Amino acid sequence: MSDSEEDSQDRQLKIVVIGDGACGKTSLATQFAQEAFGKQYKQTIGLDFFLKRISLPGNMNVTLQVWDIGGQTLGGKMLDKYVYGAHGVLLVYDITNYQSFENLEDWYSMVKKANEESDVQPVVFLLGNKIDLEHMRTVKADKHQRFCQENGLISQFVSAKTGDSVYLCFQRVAAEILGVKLNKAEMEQSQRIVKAELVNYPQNEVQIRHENNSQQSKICSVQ
Ligand SMILES: Nc1nc2c(ncn2[C@@H]2O[C@H](COP(=O)(O)OP(=O)(O)OP(=O)(O)O)[C@@H](O)[C@H]2O)c(=O)[nH]1
Repeated sequence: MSDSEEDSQDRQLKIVVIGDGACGKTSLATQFAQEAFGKQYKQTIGLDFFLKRISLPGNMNVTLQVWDIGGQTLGGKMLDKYVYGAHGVLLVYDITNYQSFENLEDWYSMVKKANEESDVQPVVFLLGNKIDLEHMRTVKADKHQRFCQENGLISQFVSAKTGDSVYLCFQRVAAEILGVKLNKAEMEQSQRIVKAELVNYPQNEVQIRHENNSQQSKICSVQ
């Protein structure tokens, strides 16, 4: 960052979110900026923008300018222009879709190419999204870790649906860019606990269910 930017308290950072179509980029951006999640898939044509102000340790306020780039732009003429000058890149795949992991190579090559001429290289995070669907995982965690190690990326698993670690990953990327250290307590606070749905049957309904069950067992004994 330039000296004048470093001097001001409220900074703006350009964070670009890329990856295959339907891996959850728009969902991550809306979960972060609006704390909302939509089940309906609506393809992003071109790109969308989101702005959100966050705080980092030491009373530092940062505005994140999130560029949500449509998955269909890979191979298109505009993509390297969108990515150029980004302070941070979130490279996203869907842990239940192996193809979206395989295509990371292409996405990452494009990031490197787009910033070839730039003095400052962006901080790149690898995000494995949809961890609420752990039972449907097709990309093993060790493959994810290997990709991070081989390319010097920072790793994070998230769920745009439950919000698990979404705020944390944007906060981590901003902290990393600005050279701010987040301690364990700050990271845990941002992780946000996933809420379980509790089904609370009324007391008499439990009794009816119990009676129904005992009737069934009587029928069974007759047979
Ligand atoms: N279960 C689950 N579904 C998710 C999650 N994130 C996104 N989805 C769903 O996946 C679908 C695609 O999500 P989007 O956020 O539109 O995907 P995208 O990467 O922006 O797609 P493009 O606009 O085509 O680039 C939608 O139906 C979302 O509801 C997640 O963490 N968990």
